[in-house]
This record gives sequence, C-alpha cells and structure tokens, in this order.
Amino acid sequence: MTVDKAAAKILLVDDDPAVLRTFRRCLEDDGHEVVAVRSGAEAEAAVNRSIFDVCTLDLRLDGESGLDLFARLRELAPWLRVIMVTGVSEMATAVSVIRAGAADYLVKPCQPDELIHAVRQQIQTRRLEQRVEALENDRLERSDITLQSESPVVRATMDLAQRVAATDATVLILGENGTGKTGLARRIHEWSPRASAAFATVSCPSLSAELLASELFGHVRGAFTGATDNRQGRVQIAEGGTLFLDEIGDMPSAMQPKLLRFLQDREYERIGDPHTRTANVRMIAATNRDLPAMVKEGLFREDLFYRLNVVTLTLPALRERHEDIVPVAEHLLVSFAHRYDRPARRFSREAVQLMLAHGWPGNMRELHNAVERAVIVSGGEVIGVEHLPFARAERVAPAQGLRAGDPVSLEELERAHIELVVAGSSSLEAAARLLKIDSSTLYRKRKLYERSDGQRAVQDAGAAESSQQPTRDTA
Ligand SMILES: Nc1ncnc2c1ncn2[C@@H]1O[C@H](COP(=O)(O)OP(=O)(O)OP(=O)(O)O)[C@@H](O)[C@H]1O
Repeated sequence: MTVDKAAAKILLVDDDPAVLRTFRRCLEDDGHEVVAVRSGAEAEAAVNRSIFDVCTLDLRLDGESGLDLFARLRELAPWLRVIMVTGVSEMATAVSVIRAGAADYLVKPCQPDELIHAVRQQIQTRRLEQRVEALENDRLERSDITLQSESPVVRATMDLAQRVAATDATVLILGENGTGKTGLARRIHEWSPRASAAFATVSCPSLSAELLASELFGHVRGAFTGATDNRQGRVQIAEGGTLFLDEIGDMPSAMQPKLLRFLQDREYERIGDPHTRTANVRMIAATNRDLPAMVKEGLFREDLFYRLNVVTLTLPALRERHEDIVPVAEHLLVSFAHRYDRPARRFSREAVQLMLAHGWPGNMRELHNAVERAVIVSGGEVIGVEHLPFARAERVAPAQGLRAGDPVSLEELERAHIELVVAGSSSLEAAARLLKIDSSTLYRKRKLYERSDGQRAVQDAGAAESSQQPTRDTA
C-alpha cells in the first residue's frame, strides 16, 4: 500500500501505559508522529492543540466511557479517523461503535502488523478525503476568480503575466496575504504551453527542511526514519509542467542551497539516492515577505533571490485597487448566489459604502469570505450592512481584543492569540517558534480557521432560515 506517511499524526488514547508504549513504538517505527495520552481530558486537549489524522481509542478507559469520548472527539475533529480498541468480550459494542461512525476497531491484544495495517488504511482514507476536498475547493475557487480589473496597475501586471506565461522564465509573485498570488500562478501555468501537464504546489512554511527536501525531490525507501516506501517528489509530479513554491520567503535556510542548485541546473537527487536526475519544470514562486530586506539581513540567500527574481509580478493590496472592490464583490455575489441557490442579487447602497470604507487587511481572501458569508446569511435579494462580517466585528469586540480570563472558550482564545502572534512575527516559522508548536501545525491550524469560518457562515444561514425572520432591505 502506498501511503504518504510523512505527515501522518496519530493520537493514542489508553489508560494502560504498557499498551501506549507498545503502540507508540510500533507506529513511530512505521514513521508516524505519535502523541499518547491516558484520559479523555488529555485527549480533548491534544485534539484542540494539534490536527491529528488517526486516533486509536480504548473503549474502556479508567472511570470514563470511550464511547462518550468518541462522540466528543468527533465533534472537535470531524475529520479524525478513530480506531476503537476493544476487548474480546466487547464485540457487540464494537459493532455499535462502527455504526456510530468509528472508522475501524481492533481487538486486544493485537499484533503490531494488525495495528500498522489498520492505521495505514485510515491514513490512506484520510489522504484521499483531503485530496478530494482540495480538488473540490480548487474547482469552486476557480469559478470565483475574476481577472477583470479597473486598476491600471493590475491590468499591466496581468498583461505582463500573459506575456511571460508563453516563456519558461522563472516568475516571482509578490503581494500581501490573500492578494491572489496562488490564483495568478495557476493562470500563468494555464496560459503557458505547459498547460496540459501538472501544476504542483509546495508550501514552504508548512514543512521542516528535511521534509521539504523530501516533498520537493522525493526519497527512497530507508533514506531516513519513516521512509518505508519510495516516494516521488513534487518536482517529478510537475515534470513537463509548473512547480509553484508558495511562501518562498519562509523556506528554511538549510533548504536554500539545494533549491539554488535546482534552479541553476534543474538537477536534483532524491533523498537516499545518489543518481542525479534532471527535471523539466517551470518555476513560479510567491511570497508576502520583503525578500530584498531579508537578503540584507542575511535571512535569504542573495544568489537564490536573483535566480528567482527573473520576472517579478506584484499584486497590489485590495485597498490600493479601490476601483475593483465593488466589481469583484458583485462578481462573487453572482457566483455564490448560484452555488448556494440563494436569492441575493445586489448590495444595498450602505453596504457598498461600507465595503468601500473598509481597509481589507485580508485582501481578496477577506472580500471573498465576506461576500460568501453575506450571500449565505442574507435571506432576501439585497445584501445589507448587517450581513457584512466586518460591520458586526466592528460593533462587537474584535477577536484579537480577547484577553486571558474573558468568558470565551479556550479554542477562541487560542485562535485570537495565534492570529496576534502571526501578525506580529516576521514569518510563520518565527511565529511557530514563539508559540512552541511546529510550523506545519500552525499552517494547518490557519487553514482550519479559514474552513471553520466558512462552516460557521453555513450554520448562521441555517439559523437565519429556521427563525424565518424577514430580511431587512436597506437599499
Ligand atoms: N480576482 C479575484 N477575484 C475573486 N476572488 C479572488 C481573486 N483573487 C483571489 N481571490 C480569492 O482570494 C483568496 C486568496 O487567493 P490566493 O490564495 O490566490 O491568494 P494568495 O496571495 O496566494 O494568499 P496567501 O499569501 O495567503 O497564500 C482565494 O479564496 C481566492 O479565491
């Protein structure tokens, strides 16, 4: 079975330390990152702190029901693949647990092979689910993006992007978070003669230097602990196509010389394989960081910067392309109304004024999310100020104003804290170091926040509908 084991994170819940020790050893030897806990409270805290792929859960925990804990974990992390661990006498319960949504069960005492096989199977399912979700998100996102712009600066950028797409030149896309850098990289690929081959992305801050090297170039079985299969890298997946390095400014410095060599010669070795390979890929990189300043501070290699900086495209912040706010919002309104089958048709005058007055620190992403939410929560044809999230956020205390001791959940406080630390840090890596969590966890948590904002909007819409209150037309 070929499974991407590198990033799998497993939670073990059992009150028997001997079982935890054995399971941990087996699964770590198989290359997984393992966290072992002995109680429900610890399990909940762990799931709140990190994103796990698979959990093994003892049905009979000391003084508490594994079944109840299972239900709570499902609520906290619906994606978690839970394998219930039962005794022989509990087979009937095992069946009901599976019916309740557990992914699988193991009967104690179980052999290492059984455990490894069951966990690998769940990782594979989880990876497939993630892939399907990513493809679906991709498809939907593409229909939202409009390349029309009233801004002369953006038009010039798009013209240059189209011209450079026809060549194999390396492109560096600069812009604040959420300005549309990833979307533009995809378009360049689609406009290029490489369009029929793959567009592969590597997100630099989500990985350590070692994992990033493996993600980019691949590895052979036995190359390092956990490398139990040969694995092709993104460079191979992108063969004939385009490789997109997102957030290149956050690339670990240990990785920079390897990337430089690859950019110069298009040559690389898979980890653990002395054979030198040549790749035919077009490189696009993006960052929200000030690379020249990082070069001056010695944080980014100068030679790498010049290799990347062959053609630079800069996407302005949304506040600098003021003339686009309303046309893009209207385009998104039509797109979301169609997707969610909602009656929204236009914005009220006040809503337009509020959108024009807003600073849009999250740029296109913020506009995209704001309109999506507004379309979902508004029950009528007109979207008013009351449907715009920042109008509400400015009336109540903003999330980042939360303080320890405020009457909010730990999760909300954690999110506010994370957002503040990220905003004040020079990079995601620096923020992760300060928060004492690994950068991949931080990266995934931020993606999760984006997802949960979307889900909350859907729930708000459900609540709005069930209360059946007529929507005020403020036009
Ligand atoms: N022109 C556009 N029209 C509508 N929506 C857009 C546009 N450009 C970007 N978006 C939306 O904004 C969001 C962010 O876009 P994208 O991921 O390309 O930005 P980014 O600059 O790469 O962000 P980050 O720096 O955080 O990686 C996406 O949801 C995308 O659909």
